[in-house]
Amino acid sequence: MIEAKNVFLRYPDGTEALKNINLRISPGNILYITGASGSGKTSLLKLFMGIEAPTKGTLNILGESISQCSSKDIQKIRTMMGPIFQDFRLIKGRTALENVLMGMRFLRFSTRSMEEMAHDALARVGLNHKVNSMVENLSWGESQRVAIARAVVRKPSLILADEPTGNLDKENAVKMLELLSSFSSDETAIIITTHATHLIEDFLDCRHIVMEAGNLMEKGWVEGV
Ligand SMILES: Nc1ncnc2c1ncn2[C@@H]1O[C@H](COP(=O)(O)OP(=O)(O)OP(=O)(O)O)[C@@H](O)[C@H]1O
Repeated sequence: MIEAKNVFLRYPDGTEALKNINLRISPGNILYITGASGSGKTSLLKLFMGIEAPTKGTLNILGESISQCSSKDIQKIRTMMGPIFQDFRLIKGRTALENVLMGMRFLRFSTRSMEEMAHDALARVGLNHKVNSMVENLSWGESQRVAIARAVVRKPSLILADEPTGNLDKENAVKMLELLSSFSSDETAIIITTHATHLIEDFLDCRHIVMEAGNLMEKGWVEGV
């Protein structure tokens, strides 16, 4: 699903954000990426989303080699991804339902099927009572859940969540990680960056990697019994 070999990312100003990254992510993996601020977590996600390309090394994502593929191929890969950004990127002046439908604009289903799928996704994140609310009237947590519904509605192969626990207290952070993990399947990998290292120790059957100054260290699996 994702294979990175000796990958480096250097930004135009010379910042070496990622150094010699080697990583393989398979379908079904739930991968937590932790690390201090500035250690390279978001940069790694940007590589996986095709927003940045490696300056050195090879990166294959969902069957495409990122350095060699065209912008059309990148678009195709993105249709198989469900990104959840730190700032949610919801469209103001639109309802929760309309925002979720925007996550499906590449799909070729009938309007009715897409509306049903969007309603299901909003129900799955506990927002069936807010379907027709304007997103600017939603709380921070509700907005986050709309962003999750928009990401998962098209059943992506890869779900990528950048700091979903950011503003949450411990109880709600755990609930958020449980909600995201609930979208795991044999065909779907989930990648989550978080500062909440102490919380993920309670999550079983997931992988944990730590970023440190652009270097990646695999901490291994937290396995269930
Ligand atoms: N567009 C950019 N241009 C130059 N440097 C950048 C750019 N984006 C990030 N950086 C730098 O790359 C390094 C890694 O940043 P990144 O955002 O990946 O860290 P992070 O671990 O996600 O941090 P945080 O937890 O604070 O979000 C930092 O030194 C950051 O300043």
